[in-house]
Amino acid sequence: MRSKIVAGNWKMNKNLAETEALLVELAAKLPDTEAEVMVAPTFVNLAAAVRNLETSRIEVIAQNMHFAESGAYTGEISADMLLNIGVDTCIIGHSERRAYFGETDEILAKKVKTALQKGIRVMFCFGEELQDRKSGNHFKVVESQLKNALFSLEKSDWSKIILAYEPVWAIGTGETASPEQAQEMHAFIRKVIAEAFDSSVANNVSILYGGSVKPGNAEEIFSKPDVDGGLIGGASLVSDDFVDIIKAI
Ligand SMILES: O=C(CO)COP(=O)(O)O
Repeated sequence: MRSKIVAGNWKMNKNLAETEALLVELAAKLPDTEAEVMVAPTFVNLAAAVRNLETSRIEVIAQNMHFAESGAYTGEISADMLLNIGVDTCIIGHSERRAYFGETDEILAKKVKTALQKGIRVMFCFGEELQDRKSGNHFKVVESQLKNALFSLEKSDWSKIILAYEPVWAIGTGETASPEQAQEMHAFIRKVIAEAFDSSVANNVSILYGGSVKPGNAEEIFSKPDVDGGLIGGASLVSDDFVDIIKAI
């Protein structure tokens, strides 16, 4: 059975004091849920976040990592550095990394490979841009993003993969994919994975939706059969909103 997951991607927000304050609030307000709950603070606050959540079931995850083991990559963070501070899940392929930092499918495939070799669970993000949806190419774009980064994996690797479908036009825009659009794409993703691997791989991978998920729309989106949770940006920065979204799963 695949897990339900609600993850907060804090992006480049919250200094150390704010990070600690938000974590204290979240840990105190965390509702009883079977879902895995994750937060991704910025790199400089990751170690402090891990320490803060030592006694909580909220998991601290990273927003990015480099594909190289170590070396002359100024400004970068390795898989081993994450593992060393107790972080063993990492977001890879967020659309902001693709758009602003030149991360191509080829680079992302290398990052996924390194993460899995190191035993890091990957939350792989992908999704079409507005023009792709307008021109009816959204399925093709999503399929090629998955294929380029993930289809050379072994079947056994998939137990360490979480997918996050984040249509770029819905990120931070207030415009959410409708629950039907999310379900349609998630079902398509499962079909494509079943064809490339098998139905057990497809049925066991958690597929999260991301893009303007809020307390007011979470329940309807999460009610769809192929939507296994959410990757939340803006609304994860406010404890009451994030907690309400967790309650909706
Ligand atoms: O990019 C996202 C999560 O990774 C979604 O961001 P918003 O929830 O702010 O639209």
